[in-house]
Amino acid sequence: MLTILWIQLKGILLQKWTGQAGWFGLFKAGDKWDLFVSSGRVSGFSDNVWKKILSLDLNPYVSKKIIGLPDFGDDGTTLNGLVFKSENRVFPLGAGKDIGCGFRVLHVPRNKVDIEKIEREYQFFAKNITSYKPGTTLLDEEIEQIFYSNSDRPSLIKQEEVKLSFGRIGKGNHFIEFRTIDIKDQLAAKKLGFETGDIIIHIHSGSGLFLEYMILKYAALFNNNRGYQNAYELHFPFENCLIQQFLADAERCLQVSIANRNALERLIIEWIGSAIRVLDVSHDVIEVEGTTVHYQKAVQRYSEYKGLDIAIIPTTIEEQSYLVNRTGHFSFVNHGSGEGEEGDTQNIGSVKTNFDKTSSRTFFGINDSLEIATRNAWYKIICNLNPWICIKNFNEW
Ligand SMILES: Nc1nc2c(ncn2[C@@H]2O[C@H](COP(=O)(O)O)[C@@H](O)[C@H]2O)c(=O)[nH]1
Ligand SMILES: [Mn+2]
Repeated sequence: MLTILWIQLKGILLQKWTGQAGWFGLFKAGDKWDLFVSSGRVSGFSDNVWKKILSLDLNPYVSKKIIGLPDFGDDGTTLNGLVFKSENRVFPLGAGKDIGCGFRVLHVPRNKVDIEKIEREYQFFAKNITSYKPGTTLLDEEIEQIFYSNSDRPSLIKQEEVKLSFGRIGKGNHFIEFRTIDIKDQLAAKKLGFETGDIIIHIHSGSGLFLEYMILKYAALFNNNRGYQNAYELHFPFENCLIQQFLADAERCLQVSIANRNALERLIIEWIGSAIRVLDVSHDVIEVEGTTVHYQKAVQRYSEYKGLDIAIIPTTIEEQSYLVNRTGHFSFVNHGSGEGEEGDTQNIGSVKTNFDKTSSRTFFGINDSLEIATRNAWYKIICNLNPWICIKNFNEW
């Protein structure tokens, strides 16, 4: 039964696709999906991606308008670039396991940058923020505040473990990058106070390994040996007691992530002297509004800064990133152009890094994303961000 429906859905999607002119398009399936993906990406969808699309499409609790952004792809459990909402039902893995993970962007005007100092000291700084920092940047009262200011529901989070991942970047995709600005839209850049030669610092950091484990612990509790492989098959009534506790902990993950980016920002400013915060946005989000639950998995929203709605689109270590300005009514932005933990080893080119082992991840080119965004008038590029220094955590965890 499921197989027939799945083939049918695939058929509908492909039919919609062939109805479109050009090599990119907007797919619609069963009235629910707006999938902004290039044909190249669609033809590469694995059976697992189709199964995940199908299970959301058929689920009566999932409301209309499921959005798939241009960086839509499978992260192994969930779908990146996905926005959806459910009514009276909660999908504990709807936003993945690193809830709260997000980007923070800082700006340093060129007359405030000591390039030589940064180049001289970044290795030392990298060592500091990739090693254990048990509690050095977080007081017990601050943890209490994060944990219990929004809910007094019990928690699976162990406070001592949170301290261990505080003031540091986690493994995997997380990074702190220093990039130089190359202006593309003079007017917008002027509004932001950006000039060529200024520096952008891009922090990508999540809730930390222990909180990711905690979300997986909930998933195991909910899964209860039923052996679900597809995260979207796992869903429970909104009023379920454990689900309510999970939602409180998901909110705590969000707060811990933001607080950790605050700590990293403080550490950077202590090191280089000054930096101006431009944006902070979480891209793995569960948000509750009454009994409606909103999920964003690897999806950004714009952030207001000096009268403009802006977002940053990263690509890879050695390629340009982009700071963009919203021009249309569409509220979401892809969070990057990469997916997956496998693939060819990336060349880090001339970028200064704290590691000699390169990451091995598959990254899709940014061109599809830019083309689809341009055609749909979603945003305009304010400036290219040129690679300079990339700090990653290749330690144990
Ligand atoms: N500029 C860099 N971009 C990177 C790097 N590693 C990954 N990425 C991009 O960021 C997003 C975010 O990843 P996620 O873990 O939140 O899914 C990813 O899609 C890539 O486009 C990097 O080292 N530098
Ligand atoms: Mn992330």
